[in-house]
Amino acid sequence: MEFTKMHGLGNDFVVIYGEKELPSDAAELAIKWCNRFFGIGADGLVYILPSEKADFQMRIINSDGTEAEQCGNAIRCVAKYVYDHGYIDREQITIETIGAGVQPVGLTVEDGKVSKVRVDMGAPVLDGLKIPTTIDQSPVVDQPIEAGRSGFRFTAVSMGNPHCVIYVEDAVHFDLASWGPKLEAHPFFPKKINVEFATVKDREHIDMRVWERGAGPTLACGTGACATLVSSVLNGLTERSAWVRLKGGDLFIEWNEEDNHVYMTGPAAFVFTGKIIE
Ligand SMILES: N[C@H](CCC[C@H](N)C(=O)O)C(=O)O
Repeated sequence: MEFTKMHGLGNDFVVIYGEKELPSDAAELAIKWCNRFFGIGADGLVYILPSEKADFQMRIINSDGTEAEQCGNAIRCVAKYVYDHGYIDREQITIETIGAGVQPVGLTVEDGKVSKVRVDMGAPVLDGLKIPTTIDQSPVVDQPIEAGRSGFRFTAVSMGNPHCVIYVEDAVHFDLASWGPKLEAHPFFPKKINVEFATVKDREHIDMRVWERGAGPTLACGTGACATLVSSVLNGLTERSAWVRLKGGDLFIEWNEEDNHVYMTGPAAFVFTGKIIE
């Protein structure tokens, strides 16, 4: 079985192209292949599948074996994969995901290879019960939450997958490991949640670090960057477009007022291809 290792700002994936549908043992394969010591090593396992509604369908399994509805960094990798391999020759394509349906994707091509990808990530879901949270409010903004003996205030946003955004003094040096797991599995969140810790630097720049549901600390999270921008607008902290600066690099995020869609622009990269022996 051939695979390709790719990443979006250091959020890395094992990418499989050629299957007709999601294998029934995808969860077990994700746990095995994402393991950074006994396997290939990655934050997630990504399948590029045929679609009846779009050019391709993307399915994403976290390294703990749980399937996610959406993945911003992975969708940019999928777009680069299919164009650079010649499976599509258009610079405007569509990719279907569980969490956001058919998503328009714009490719920037330089010397015949994709250098940048702009993805329509769809409209954010702000209704508390649909995110989902147990909080029957819409939107869920600046709400108190306890973790251990500490209290935080959070804003919840779904980009097809759920996110909890918390503003802190210094996101870059924040102790993710102490608080990420407790908040990921907090009783407020029936499907668990991705947790973003953010520091707004100015109205167009946000530092963010992420503890991902099903994957732990990653170098970047595309949907998390989108959720952080939406949260920052809801809290009156930034303009409707801003740079979200992650450990692995920067994403440009826009929340368009006319169509209410969030647009994410950033890179994607190949690392190596390989063959899985057993
Ligand atoms: N761990 C996430 C999926 C990956 C999202 C992230 N890697 C991105 O780039 O959006 C979840 O369970 O919702």
